[in-house]
Amino acid sequence: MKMHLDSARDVRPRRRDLHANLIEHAYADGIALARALASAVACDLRDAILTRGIGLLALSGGTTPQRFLIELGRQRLDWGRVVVTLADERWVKPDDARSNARLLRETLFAGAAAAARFEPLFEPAYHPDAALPRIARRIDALPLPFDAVVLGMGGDGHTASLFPGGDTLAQALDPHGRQRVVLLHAPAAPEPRITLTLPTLLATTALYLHIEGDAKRAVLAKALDAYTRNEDMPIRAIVNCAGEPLRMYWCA
Ligand SMILES: O=C(O)[C@H](O)[C@@H](O)[C@H](O)[C@H](O)COP(=O)(O)O
Repeated sequence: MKMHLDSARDVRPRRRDLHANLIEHAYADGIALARALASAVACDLRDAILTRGIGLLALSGGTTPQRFLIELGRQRLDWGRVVVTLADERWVKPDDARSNARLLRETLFAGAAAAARFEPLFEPAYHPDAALPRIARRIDALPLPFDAVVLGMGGDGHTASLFPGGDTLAQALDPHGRQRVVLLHAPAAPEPRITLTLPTLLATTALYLHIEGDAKRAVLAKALDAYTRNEDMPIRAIVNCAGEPLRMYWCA
């Protein structure tokens, strides 16, 4: 029985107000949240390494996770037995300021966690279409399920790069879809995106959502409203289709 001891500063008990399939862990501030989430994910990875010899992790990019990724990199575990990939990637070069791979390189992989194997969602190619089959082959070879997936959420209710209006969103949200990764273009995404699909993101032992601020919590509440459709706010599909309750880590 895995016990994740939340930080002593977990100011409120775990709540299910937003949705029966979502357990909310609220923290006083971003650093308490980052440390608690890093501790929980590290616990998942240690358990996995003990039980199956490998820890398989998918992480999100953006601005919110920076502190969490630094704290995760400080966790003591056998990083040489961990494989990390991304929930999604912007189609930019790995040294571009918008690259999620660069974010992980500058935070998570800045110390001992550099021993982990990283499977990027970017490969050099003139067009992402040309690179997608090579990327898909690498992601298809990962020994799912993940041991932890950590998602973020945008102000429009997207998660990973499952954006409203995405040209391949229907394919990516198909719970019975066979593709683990798709190329997606969307009006709100400044560049083409490579994203894991819904069934792939849900193929995990532990599923986390890391959001910060009242505004994001209000967006999530709207997404979980009965009259919202999955394609309008894709985070809804994650909460509704997850087999295990989604563990939401949040601070005001
Ligand atoms: O590549 C990305 O941008 C992320 O994977 C994306 O899904 C992110 O989680 C949300 O866009 C929230 O981003 P912020 O944390 O910057 O608000």
